[in-house]
Amino acid sequence: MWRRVASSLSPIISSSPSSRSLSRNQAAFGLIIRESFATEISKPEEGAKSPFITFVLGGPGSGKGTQCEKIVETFGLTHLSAGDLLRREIAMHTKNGDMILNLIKDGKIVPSEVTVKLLQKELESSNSSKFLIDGFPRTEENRVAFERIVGADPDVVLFFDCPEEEMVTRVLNRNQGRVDDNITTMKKRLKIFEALNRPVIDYYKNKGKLYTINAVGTVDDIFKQVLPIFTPFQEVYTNLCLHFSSKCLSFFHYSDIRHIHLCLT
Ligand SMILES: Nc1ncnc2c1ncn2[C@@H]1O[C@H](COP(=O)(O)OP(=O)(O)O)[C@@H](O)[C@H]1O
Ligand SMILES: Nc1ccn([C@H]2C[C@H](O)[C@@H](COP(=O)(O)OP(=O)(O)O)O2)c(=O)n1
Repeated sequence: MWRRVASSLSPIISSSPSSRSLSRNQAAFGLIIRESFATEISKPEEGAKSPFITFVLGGPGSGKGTQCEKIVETFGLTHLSAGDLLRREIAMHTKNGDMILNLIKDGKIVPSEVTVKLLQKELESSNSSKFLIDGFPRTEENRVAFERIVGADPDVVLFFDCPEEEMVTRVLNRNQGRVDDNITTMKKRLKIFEALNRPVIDYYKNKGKLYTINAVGTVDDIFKQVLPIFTPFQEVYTNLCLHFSSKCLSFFHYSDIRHIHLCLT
């Protein structure tokens, strides 16, 4: 099971020659490192880190995929779209392909076991440690199955809140040849979304993990609301760089521990 544990970079700091005579700034640097990594996620049984997970919720056409692209560009998270994984099963004619196609055509939700296993495979085969899981969980059943099978909780849950009229307009103009982008299926999808996704939204709201974004406006305006949600996860590293600006040759990337080590020595 994945679970959060406290961890720190103290072994790196103490093995560094310069750490024996820590200046004030360096001491502060150490503190920041410890604070930032106190919430680092790891898989204690194997000593490996467990991932930083963001779930992306919102009705069909609310702009989830569009905003995910921008989040990936800016923050380097790995994008996993539940819908894309299901469509890939259809395209590859796997044993579940036909069943998935029929459910999607009818605006229905694919059994959680199927979707979660696809996500699990991607999570486990990826080298990344930070994921953006788009279009999931769509139901309480999805959510519970993910917890049971993958054994992880999201760190952040984004909800793109969009009026139905706007979602219909966008989906009918999406023009990607999808079997579910037609008015008949769209009406069914909206009903299912309202009935089954709302409890998921409420669940994460009560857990204090939900970030509701007004999904009406230009793509850039909407991204302006998304940006500050992820920035704190990077800020720690910006602080590190400020403290060590004279020693850092370049700006290091979020979670690049090796680079931090280089800066220290
Ligand atoms: N802010 C926006 N305003 C207008 N159209 C948008 C906006 N964001 C996305 N779109 C368009 O709406 C359609 C649905 O967006 P998409 O990102 O695919 O939504 P979702 O992944 O939630 O179904 C796409 O054609 C996309 O280009
Ligand atoms: N968690 C999920 C995600 C998608 N599906 C199915 C049912 C959805 O209507 C389709 C398409 O999902 P997708 O997220 O690509 O759709 P939108 O981007 O919201 O328009 O896939 C599912 O059954 N379970």
